[in-house]
Amino acid sequence: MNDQDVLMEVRDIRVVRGGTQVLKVPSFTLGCNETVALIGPNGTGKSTFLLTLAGLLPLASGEIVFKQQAVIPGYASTAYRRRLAMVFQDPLLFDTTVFENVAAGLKLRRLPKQEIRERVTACLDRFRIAHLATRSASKLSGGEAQRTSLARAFAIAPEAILLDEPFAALDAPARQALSDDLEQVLHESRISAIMTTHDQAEALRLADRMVVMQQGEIIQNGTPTEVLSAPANEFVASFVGMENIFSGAVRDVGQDMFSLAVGDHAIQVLGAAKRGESAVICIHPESVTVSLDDPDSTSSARNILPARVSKVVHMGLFAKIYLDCGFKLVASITNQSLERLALAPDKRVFASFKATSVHLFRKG
Ligand SMILES: Nc1ncnc2c1ncn2[C@@H]1O[C@H](COP(=O)(O)OP(=O)(O)OP(=O)(O)O)[C@@H](O)[C@H]1O
Repeated sequence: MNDQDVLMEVRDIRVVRGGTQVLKVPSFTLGCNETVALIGPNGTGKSTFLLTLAGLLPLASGEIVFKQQAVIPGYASTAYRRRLAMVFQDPLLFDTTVFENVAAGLKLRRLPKQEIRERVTACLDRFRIAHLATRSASKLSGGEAQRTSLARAFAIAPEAILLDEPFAALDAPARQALSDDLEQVLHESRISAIMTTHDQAEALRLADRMVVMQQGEIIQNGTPTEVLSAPANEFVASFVGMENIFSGAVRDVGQDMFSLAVGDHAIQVLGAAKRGESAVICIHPESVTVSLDDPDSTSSARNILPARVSKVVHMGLFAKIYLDCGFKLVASITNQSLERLALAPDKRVFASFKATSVHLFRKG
């Protein structure tokens, strides 16, 4: 990333809360017009990270640089904080009308009345709440309240917006509708954003980059596709919903392949390893093919395992097939394939996947 493309940069920061170090980030950058999703389990430091970037928590060490100027440490000035907007899971609205809530930040900045009216009207439209302008904020549904909170944040035209689980309190339809609208507004406004979320589907849809946190540290930082297809370790893999994670001992070693003992099978893996050491692998359910006949002669897959269907779970547009191959293997298949193969519990099938579809984490 060029210097001009970097909006915010973190250098070696540590944050202490209640006498304990809860955040340690050697480096992190937020690009201009970029949306980053911070994901990770509860208590891992996501909110602490956002509050720190917003200048609302002190640093124990390190610095934060905004547009090539060190803004923290030293004094995280009101002027710095006003360049950013923060949205919380709980909308925290003032007990006044929707219009007044959205206008609040603009009035604080003493903008001319006409400009306030125009900006508020535009933001109410963007978040589809123009019809609620005169409604008391105390009489809004959860979804309407969060729309008001987002409209208020965007109204000040911040240079970056920090969103802490903005949809967590909403039911599925409200969540879906609001995240669709937020995606559109982020795209149009080109405002950089960092959003914490537990929902990896949301992160996938909204974010250019996914940052995975564990115990106060960043353990993976990449595009959503990178994180999902090549998780940095077992923790990330299971956090992003990878179900096929296996460990075993390395058996036969070839030039650029080896086999790993999993159950009674020798799984062919692309990569280097030493005979006898242990290794952990994962296989995407989408990479596992299910067939009724042994695909030996017709398939390029190195791994072909006889299996018994133990469970079929319908997931809407696709289905998850739980297979017993001596160990549990999950395949994800389309509804058309499910129908064509007439899969049901106890049916005998073959599961196959290529050695190149096996992701190797570590050895040792
Ligand atoms: N006010 C506080 N005083 C002391 N420790 C705190 C405070 N707030 C949070 N912590 C601790 O800091 C750590 C990180 O918490 P934080 O809320 O940042 O995590 P999180 O990833 O946002 O969690 P969640 O997903 O549950 O919101 C936790 O160990 C938490 O107990």
